[in-house]
Amino acid sequence: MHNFAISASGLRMSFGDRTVLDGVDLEVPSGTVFALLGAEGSGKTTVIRILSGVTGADEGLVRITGEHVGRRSPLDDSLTGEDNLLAVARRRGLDHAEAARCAADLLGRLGLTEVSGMASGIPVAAYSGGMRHRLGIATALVGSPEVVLLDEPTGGLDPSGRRAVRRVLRDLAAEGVTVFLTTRHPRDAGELADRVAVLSQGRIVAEGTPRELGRLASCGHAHLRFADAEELEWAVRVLGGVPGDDEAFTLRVPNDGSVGSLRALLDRIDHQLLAVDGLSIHAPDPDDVFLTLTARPVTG
Ligand SMILES: Nc1ncnc2c1ncn2[C@@H]1O[C@H](COP(=O)(O)OP(=O)(O)OP(=O)(O)O)[C@@H](O)[C@H]1O
Repeated sequence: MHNFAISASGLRMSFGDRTVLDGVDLEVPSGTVFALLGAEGSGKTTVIRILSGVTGADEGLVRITGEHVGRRSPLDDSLTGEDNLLAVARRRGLDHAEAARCAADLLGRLGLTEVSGMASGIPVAAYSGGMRHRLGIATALVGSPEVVLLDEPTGGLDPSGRRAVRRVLRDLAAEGVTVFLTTRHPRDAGELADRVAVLSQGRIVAEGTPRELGRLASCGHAHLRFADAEELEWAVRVLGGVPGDDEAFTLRVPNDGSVGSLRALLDRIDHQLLAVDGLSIHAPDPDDVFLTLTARPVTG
């Protein structure tokens, strides 16, 4: 039998006439890193707020097993990073020695030791966005919670910050802590989490390990290159897909690489007299998986 640290069933939430959550069920096994993946505005923060008890759902049940639930605390800009963590530790009942040990450990884990020491430290007001973000994560971990809820832990971080956060999350899971995080980046979900649930149109449309979701989506993409913006614009209209965010007039069109789907794509290119400068077929990557899964009609 599974041991779930977090179970939620039938969560519903509306703001005015906008239904954001339309029956969300979640089961998060203990000691795992679990990612809730969804597009902007899909309701991820709303789920975190419900799980952490900040907001009540209109309907549904939440059960969290685990003595403590850690989530980010607001930062005091006038204090150093270390003092912020000591303040959170005091509020969570740690004695002076435990608090000092905990603050030093968390600053080290999140790569903030240099800037946060009390003597040489700078106030949080002078932190960069990424440093604030990392300190925010550290506040969630004060007091060794058994369950940690993190909203967009890798949002706005540079590669070294992301690496630090990834390492911290893996260490927590190895220590038996359950981590529930949200992200809008399929790649992050695949790299950070043991299991991923995809939130779309108020429902969980898929759930599983990153590998299982890849198999479920069974997708890939064709990468097309065009000579100029005009040709690309026409291609987007007649083929669909997502243009590249570079200057190279590229387009990514879902394609599973089978002979049939390739033939259909080439026929369409021919039929629309599109001048294609380059074409390559790619195995599924996390973005393909996400786009395919969220394009599925919601049933049930
Ligand atoms: N208190 C509120 N009042 C009204 N609408 C709200 C409120 N909170 C959230 N919403 C709306 O609910 C929807 C989901 O918001 P939410 O912040 O949960 O999404 P999200 O997936 O976390 O988005 P993002 O990735 O952009 O942070 C949005 O349309 C948002 O405008």
